[in-house]
Amino acid sequence: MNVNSWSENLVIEHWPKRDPNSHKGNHGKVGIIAGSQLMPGAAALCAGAAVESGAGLTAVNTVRTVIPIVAGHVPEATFYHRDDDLNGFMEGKDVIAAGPGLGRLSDDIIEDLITNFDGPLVIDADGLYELRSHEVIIRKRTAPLIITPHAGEMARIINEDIEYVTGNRYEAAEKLAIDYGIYVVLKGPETIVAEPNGTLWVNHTGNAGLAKGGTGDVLTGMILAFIGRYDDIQPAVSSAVYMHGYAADYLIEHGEAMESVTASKVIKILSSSFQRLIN
Ligand SMILES: NC(=O)C1=CN([C@@H]2O[C@H](COP(=O)(O)OP(=O)(O)OC[C@H]3O[C@@H](n4cnc5c(N)ncnc54)[C@H](O)[C@@H]3O)[C@@H](O)[C@H]2O)[C@@H](O)CC1
Ligand SMILES: Nc1ncnc2c1ncn2[C@@H]1O[C@H](COP(=O)(O)OP(=O)(O)O)[C@@H](O)[C@H]1O
Repeated sequence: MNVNSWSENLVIEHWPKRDPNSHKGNHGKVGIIAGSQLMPGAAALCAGAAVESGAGLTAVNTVRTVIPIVAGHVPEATFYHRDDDLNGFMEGKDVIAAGPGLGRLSDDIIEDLITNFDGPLVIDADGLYELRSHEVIIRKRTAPLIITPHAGEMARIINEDIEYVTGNRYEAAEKLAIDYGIYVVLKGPETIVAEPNGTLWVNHTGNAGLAKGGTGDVLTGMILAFIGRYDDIQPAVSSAVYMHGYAADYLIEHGEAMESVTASKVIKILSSSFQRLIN
């Protein structure tokens, strides 16, 4: 098994410098398909994290009633109605993430994206619920697919119980990545990023303050934005995972109680985390 650590030095080495002559179109036109009437926060957190992580243009596809809520939190984002043609949303996007707070009745969207979106695609949360049934189209897909399951979601995808996944994290991530030819981000303490060739990158930042609803939605927004800014998928994904945990650690260093870490606070401290480590 090829297991490696994604270190602070590697994050710094791979960090893309923002060209002084660049414009918003150079830093990733990213799309987020997230949120539903009962989970507007998932879309807001994902979009807020993407904007704060450097995405050039962030577009959110969500249900009509949720748009004003997300816009109130993330005025930098543009919006697209969930009921409108998905092809129109895919057009011109460099990378798309789908799933946070989507609800489990929107699997047709996930199927359409896997089949027809020709850029990197990140699938998270509810978008993973029926993933196993899409095995055939996943294998046919040529553009990168990145999935971000927690142990419960991973167990469902590989048809094992959660105990199996928590007891065999490296093996489970490696096997699924090779089998489907995808990137697997198996979340938890020491998140693992598995490449399609089976190489594993383990993360050592983060703390139990992150064990709270919404932090995974933030990670998805970060991964999305990082992929939009980097040339290669694995350094982008591993660096996003690293900085997500680093930001949570930074909150604790600044006196935040472990209990009081929130997804929103992680977004707010991203800027000073990037500033301290990179700039
Ligand atoms: N403010 C919001 O709108 C929020 C929306 N959320 C959305 O809520 C939807 C459901 O997500 P959930 O993850 O809560 O629901 P799931 O049904 O996927 O996960 C809950 C189940 O998995 C188990 N589980 C979860 N993480 C685990 C881990 N690390 N190890 C072992 N077992 C684990 C739980 O015990 C439970 O049985 C998603 O679409 C998500 O994006 C959540 O992110 C919370 C915040
Ligand atoms: N004990 C822990 N130590 C470090 N990181 C954790 C811990 N618990 C959760 N996390 C991180 O927090 C995030 C939780 O994501 P997820 O379970 O999808 O939450 P949600 O769907 O509610 O947003 C993941 O990035 C995970 O790695």
